[in-house]
Amino acid sequence: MSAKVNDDLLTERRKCEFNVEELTNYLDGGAQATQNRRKLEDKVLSTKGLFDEVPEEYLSHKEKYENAVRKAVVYYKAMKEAEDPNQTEQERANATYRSLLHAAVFKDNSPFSLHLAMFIPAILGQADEEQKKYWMKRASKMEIIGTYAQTELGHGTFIRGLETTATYDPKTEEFVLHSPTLTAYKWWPGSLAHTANYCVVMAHLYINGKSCGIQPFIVQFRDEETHQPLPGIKLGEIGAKLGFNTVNNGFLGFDQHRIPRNRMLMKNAQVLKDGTFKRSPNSKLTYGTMVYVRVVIVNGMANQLARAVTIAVRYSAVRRQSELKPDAGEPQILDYVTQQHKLFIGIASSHAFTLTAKWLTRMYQKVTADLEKGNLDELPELHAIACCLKAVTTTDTSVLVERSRTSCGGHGYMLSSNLPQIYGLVTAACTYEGENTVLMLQTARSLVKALEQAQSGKRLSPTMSYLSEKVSSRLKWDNSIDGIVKGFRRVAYGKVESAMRSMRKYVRSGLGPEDAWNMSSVQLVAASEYTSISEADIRQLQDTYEDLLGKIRPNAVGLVDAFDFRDQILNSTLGAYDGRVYERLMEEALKSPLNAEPVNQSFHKYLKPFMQGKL
Ligand SMILES: CC(C)(COP(=O)(O)OP(=O)(O)OC[C@H]1O[C@@H](n2cnc3c(N)ncnc32)[C@H](O)[C@@H]1OP(=O)(O)O)[C@@H](O)C(=O)NCCC(=O)NCCSC(=O)CCCC(=O)O
Ligand SMILES: Cc1cc2nc3c(=O)[nH]c(=O)nc-3n(C[C@H](O)[C@H](O)[C@H](O)COP(=O)(O)OP(=O)(O)OC[C@H]3O[C@@H](n4cnc5c(N)ncnc54)[C@H](O)[C@@H]3O)c2cc1C
Repeated sequence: MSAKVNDDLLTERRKCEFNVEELTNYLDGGAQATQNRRKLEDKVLSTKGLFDEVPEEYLSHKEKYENAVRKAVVYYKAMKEAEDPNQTEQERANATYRSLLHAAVFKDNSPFSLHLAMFIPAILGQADEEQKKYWMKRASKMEIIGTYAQTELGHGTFIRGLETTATYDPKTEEFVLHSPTLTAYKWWPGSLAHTANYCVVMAHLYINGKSCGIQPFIVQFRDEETHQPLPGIKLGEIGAKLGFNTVNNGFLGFDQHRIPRNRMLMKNAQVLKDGTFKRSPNSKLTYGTMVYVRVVIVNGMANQLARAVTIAVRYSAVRRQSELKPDAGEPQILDYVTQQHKLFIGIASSHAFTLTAKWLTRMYQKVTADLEKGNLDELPELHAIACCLKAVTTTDTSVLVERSRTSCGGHGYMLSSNLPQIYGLVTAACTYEGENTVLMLQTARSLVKALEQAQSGKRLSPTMSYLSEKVSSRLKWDNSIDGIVKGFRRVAYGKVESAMRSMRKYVRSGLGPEDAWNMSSVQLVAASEYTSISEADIRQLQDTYEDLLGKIRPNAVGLVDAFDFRDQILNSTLGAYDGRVYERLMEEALKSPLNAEPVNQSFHKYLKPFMQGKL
């Protein structure tokens, strides 16, 4: 087949009104950063053994895992070898995050992902200096592979309800880890089943029969040579899922499993040899790993959304269907304004999430630097904002990725389009690292508090200050950016105030504050989203919106080209740069194992006797 680029895509690229490379540079953080990223991609993607012979989707559950481990090892080594010693760690991390290189290797996700995403951050955030030195030396070289084991069969959201116990035995200076019930089994941690040999376990600490809260412990659960589970350890894999099937999520139970005292991560709280417990300056510091991951997720969503809209926009420029005007031929489906409406929001949201992620990362860095100096003042605000942005970006990304998928019609349903797998990845993020409704209610809790403070005349932090602005109830709509922001503030204020009024009404009618909170929680969740404005205002905005869609239309392909994803990273029959959609669909269809023989054995075994009445 010829490598010619599809004519419609060529025309689109000619029509583009802006410099695509400039936007790419902007997204990377400068022209040099773009070069660094491309150099990294060239090196890594030319590694032998990194890709599948048979498309992943045709493998069995077990083969998928084994193949993913094989690739994870090759990929890890390739990334190490591609490291440029002249670059800072931050520059390297930027190039890796932006390129989504791992997506070229795993259509699903890596069985090592939890080691990098949570095990190492948990050590960095929860270990004291001595522990950090010891464990990071081993973990950073992957001499040991770890995961983060918090969720249990019975409890994910309610961390204080975790049942795994760690009981200190001062005689032997050991903790005894135990799962007293079936529901106490750790359930979900990625890499846990057959990949990792260590994990950070969140367990309920008891000293002399007294509860000392949930604490982190580093636990070896497999032998380093034989990989056999250690005595007192019961573990396995939790089974097939909507996505994440190569992540190796597992279960883990303890039967009076003993670990030395220095295996409790003691940056915040400490247990001394004689069993003296030294409290953390703030019990929520134990939840720090989750705050970090929530911050990271926002950027991850921006990238996955960019990937999905790149596929859908390129496909929509190539695909022609129906008629707009009689006898004018079939238009590109991208010419339908409804299609533009489905997809351009995805492009815009990806940019918005990228900028938001940068802002949130800066806030995270500032607050963690303050924490190191013992200043905890801004921790509650960071928590509230990270919860809100994790929840909003994952919810929106799931909706917009699914919309990108359905906007490709039947072909979007094919696994070879990669859109179903991207959806599987992003919808998981609505649940992991804090279920979204629960996280929004955390934000709502701090909004309600802030409004109460505003109403009693206290000054609020800049992110909440709109709650103390004097706003007239009839806002005159104004379509400027400033006007739109004011409009959102007005609506957000109105929602928080109305949710609070409703809570007060329930309290006056005799409900306790917790029940009043529960009764008002639908409104409270809405208050934490900031998402909608009134119907009348929307009507005023509609004209401007349709006008903007028309302005974006000639630049749509340029805008997604600027994300600069290689074909291997898109991993899709519908999204490749050259737009050879139909050729690729056929090439991939022919890889189906069912096409290896003209007649399948089931014909002779079942169909023929059935059709001939002999079965
Ligand atoms: C829902 C909450 C936040 C509730 O916690 P709680 O102890 O019941 O607290 P509460 O009584 O509601 O509130 C007490 C107070 O603590 C605050 N707080 C709660 N969390 C934090 C924090 N991280 N930083 C700073 N402050 C925090 C709350 O806002 C409350 O503050 P307030 O009393 O209002 O001043 C918490 O339990 C939680 O975070 N649950 C979600 C569980 C979760 O995220 N699990 C993640 C498991 S790992 C994973 O999923 C990895 C996947 C990765 C992958 O596969 O890639
Ligand atoms: C793909 C994937 C990977 C994961 N990886 C890991 C991992 O590596 N390590 C790990 O420890 N865990 C992991 N998890 C577990 C994950 O963190 C939990 O599933 C998550 O925190 C949600 O908890 P839950 O499953 O108990 O849901 P539940 O809390 O039982 O939620 C069920 C419903 O109850 C509602 N609900 C619960 N509490 C409240 C409340 N207070 N107010 C209002 N509504 C409420 C929720 O909104 C939801 O609708 C993973 C999960 C997934 C899906």
